[in-house]
Amino acid sequence: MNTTIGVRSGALQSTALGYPRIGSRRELKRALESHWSGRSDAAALEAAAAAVRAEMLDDLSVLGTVPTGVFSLYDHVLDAAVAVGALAPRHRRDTALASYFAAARGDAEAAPLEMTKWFDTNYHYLVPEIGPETVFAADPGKAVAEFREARERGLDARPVLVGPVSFLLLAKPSEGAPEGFAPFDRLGDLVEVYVELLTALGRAGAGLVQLDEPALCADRTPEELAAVGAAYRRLVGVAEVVVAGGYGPFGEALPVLLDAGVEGVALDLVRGRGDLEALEALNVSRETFLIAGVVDGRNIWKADLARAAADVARLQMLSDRVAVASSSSLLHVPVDLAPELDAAHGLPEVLTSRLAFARQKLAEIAALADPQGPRDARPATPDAWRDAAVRERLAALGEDADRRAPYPERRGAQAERVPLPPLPTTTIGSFPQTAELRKARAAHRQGLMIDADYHARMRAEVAEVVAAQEALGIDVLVHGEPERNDMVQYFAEQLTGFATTAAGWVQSYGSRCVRPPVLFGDVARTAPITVDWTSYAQSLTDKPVKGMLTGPVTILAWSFVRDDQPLADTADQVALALRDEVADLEAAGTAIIQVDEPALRELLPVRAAGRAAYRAWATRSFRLATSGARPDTAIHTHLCYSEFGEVIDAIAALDADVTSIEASRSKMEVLADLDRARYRSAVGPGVWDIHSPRVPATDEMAAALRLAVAALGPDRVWANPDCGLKTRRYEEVRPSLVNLVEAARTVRAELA
Ligand code: MET
Ligand SMILES: [Zn+2]
Repeated sequence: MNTTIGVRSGALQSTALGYPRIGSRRELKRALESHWSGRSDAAALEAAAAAVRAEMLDDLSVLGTVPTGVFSLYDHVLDAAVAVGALAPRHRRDTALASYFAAARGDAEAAPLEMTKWFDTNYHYLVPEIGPETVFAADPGKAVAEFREARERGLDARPVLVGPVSFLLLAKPSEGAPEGFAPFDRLGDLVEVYVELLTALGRAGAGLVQLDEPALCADRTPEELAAVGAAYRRLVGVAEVVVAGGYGPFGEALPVLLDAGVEGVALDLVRGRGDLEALEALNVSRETFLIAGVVDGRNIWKADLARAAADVARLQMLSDRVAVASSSSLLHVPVDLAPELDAAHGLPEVLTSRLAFARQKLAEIAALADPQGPRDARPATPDAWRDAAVRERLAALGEDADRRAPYPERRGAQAERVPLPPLPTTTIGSFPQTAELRKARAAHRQGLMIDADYHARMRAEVAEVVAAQEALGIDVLVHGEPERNDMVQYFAEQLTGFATTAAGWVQSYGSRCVRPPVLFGDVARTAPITVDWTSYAQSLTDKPVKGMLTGPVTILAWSFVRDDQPLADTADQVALALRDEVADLEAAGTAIIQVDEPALRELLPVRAAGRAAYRAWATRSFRLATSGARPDTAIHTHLCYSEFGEVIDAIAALDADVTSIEASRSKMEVLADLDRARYRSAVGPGVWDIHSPRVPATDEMAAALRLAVAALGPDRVWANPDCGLKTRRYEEVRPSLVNLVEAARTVRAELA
């Protein structure tokens, strides 16, 4: 039984692993936010969701087989938790919908599930909580209903579920779970629930079912792989299962899956091309269903159809059942390029002619599956996008261009230039972005406010923020970043080689979407970017004002980056632009410059094999950006979003003078880790969790500072929040900063 409905054996098939689900005009975002604010009921939300699903199916219908179940009201991992009945008891409410949103967003009674980054992407998923006591129960409702929606339109449909292995590996132990318990221990139980889910889908008429196992694109232990084999041997007895990875090669998991007897595998042939050779070396049956992920689901460049077709042909040498597809779900790219083509506001044709968003990628897949379809190789990068000066400058840099004077020397010089008390207080950069500020920025963007008025408005804001910090008694001030819409986009708008889209929205989590800039060519700075703002703030106070830049790794992580050269080369170009900005800030008298790298962890390769190379280029680019600074200029950096374990060495290698880092949730444990990584400079452990509206008490922050002093000694600790304040309101920020300054003074007094 190896043929699916409507598919001739041997003919090339076409499909995608998943699709954007927020709506081409972010309709779902609006519907969700209106529902959450109580302006619309559940029926209105469901109607909007149905319209988004209909649009998804319209788009997907150009494919031979459409994936179903890939819509989500908030997050696909939460959907999987619902499908296996694993909602935490604290999130159970009167209706399924209320329970779902309680888990996603929290409410008066319960905190939401934790949210964390999905592999090496900027998508955030909700972390299921699984304990020995969790009772699993199959709830195939959503999967079956969405499958039926597609079938009712006469489409060949393949239901998609997060697979049991990844579900458990992405989960964390529930609150009361005993020491040593891992959610993965429950695989045997969970597989029985998947048997029920697959059975229900089979009864509804499903043939092939896609189980997403992205966790198999990460390194797995032999024990884990043995458990994977056992789980899949059980599942293939109930349904035709095709396992999808999507985030790199399956590697050693590939033979395990095939030996277990899965019907097929979906290979990421963009980031995981190694699987192609691996497969050729294995003796696969010609009946094995091979999904060739040759169209990049993670980036927005047009596919090289010649190269993609060649890879597909290699798979056709191995099997009679091959489908052309995206390398991962298309969730990570915007829906449609059309809004960018508008001549008045859009991107230049030379750029758009090289881009493909989700809809355009579906057309590429369909074209590749058509034997008569186009097979164009990708055109070379236009010469106009190359900047000879930047390339020459980089080529001329010596091996030690990224070195500064030794830290002890810098430390002395900096203390002399800017004397500070022990436990100096500071903030991370942004101050609250009030409604008036946003309005002014929007009016300016739309041409309704002239430059001069806009600048005056922003300067007034800077003056207020400086005055507020002086009144609070903060030691190192910031200008507050009122002029920045977003910490990456702001720089992208002023550097060559970048373009910003009109409507290239991508879901980051739930209803939140981001619009990543496009880094298409060589990067250079044409004029100072931040100097005027920082200098103006400094002119208003005798206290030192920190300059505020976004680092090269973060700029890359939150953009769509050219894929015609290694990321390392692109990072170095961004670094040089920042290096010039550092020099100009310094020339204008700035003594402290912060270069934020909150995304340092995010780009870390999923598999250990690629990590050393990543750490090397990531830290080199940061150091290139900062090493031009004089020894008496203090370079600060800032990291947030926890889980620094894997990048602790890289943090030390940044060689910053001060690192502010999220630490409150990990109870300051990160400080001991830093010490072990031989980090010797100063740390500003975030003592106020700004992701919560709670005002932290003085005592609580003082206790955190005492822990930090105990771990690092009194001379190496700064007092600061754990991130920027732009999402908070002044009502919370003022009292919290009062307490922060008070906490620092209290602990300072104890040191004397
Ligand atoms: C996500 S990190 C944010 C750092 C930035 N300087 C800010 O305060 O907003
Ligand atoms: Zn931050």
